[in-house]
Amino acid sequence: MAAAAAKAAVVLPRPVTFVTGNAKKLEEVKAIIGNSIPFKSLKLDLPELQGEPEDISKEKARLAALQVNGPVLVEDTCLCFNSLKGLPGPYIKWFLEKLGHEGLNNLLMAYEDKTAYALCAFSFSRGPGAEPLTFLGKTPGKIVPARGPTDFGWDPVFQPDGYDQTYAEMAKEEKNMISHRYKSLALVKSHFKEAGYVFETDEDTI
Ligand SMILES: Nc1ncnc2c1ncn2[C@H]1C[C@H](O)[C@@H](COP(=O)(O)OP(=O)(O)OP(=O)(O)O)O1
Ligand SMILES: [Mg+2]
Repeated sequence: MAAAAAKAAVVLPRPVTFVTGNAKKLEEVKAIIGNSIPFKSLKLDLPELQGEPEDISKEKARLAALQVNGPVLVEDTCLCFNSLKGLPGPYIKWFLEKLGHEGLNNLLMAYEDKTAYALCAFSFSRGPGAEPLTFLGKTPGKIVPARGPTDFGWDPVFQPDGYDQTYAEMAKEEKNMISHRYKSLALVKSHFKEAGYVFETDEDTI
């Protein structure tokens, strides 16, 4: 503690709360972060702005910080089709819900280019009023007819570059080593390492 104080480390009142309404996301975040950042989770489906991925993620962090009244981490995921100039992007949740896997493929029927990228935007806010920091992770791939287990969103229709398998077909450990979420979280982890945050209370990590 004395050493940390000497470095004038930023003190956070308690562990970071990861706010999400999506249990599967939480599972992946837990698997990727491990014990590297003290954090807990709160199940809350935050309202989302329309606009650019980074802005949506930042605004989610502002809202979450107000709700939690402390440090928060949030994430917004986009699936962007190159033929459609990046759409559905942040609206993938609603496209998937209404159109299903087949409908997502059909959107690209008129185009030869089936390439896409998964984009993950984590935002961290130190608390209410603090400007959130955003960390982007991007994994390129293509949209294919659904293959593999259908328990996580659009994973069955996204095949990352360099792989014969879709995200859904890949072993979890393998997906978590190349995914958009992994890349974005790697930046979050380095930020925490560099910032050397000190946590005032030591509530349980999850
Ligand atoms: N591999 C994946 N990573 C992240 N999201 C995925 C993945 N596969 C499918 N999805 C889905 C979940 C959502 O329908 C959509 C992403 O929308 P998003 O708003 O980020 O998540 P969400 O609303 O389910 O949780 P949150 O409460 O964190 O916003 O993509
Ligand atoms: Mg959402």
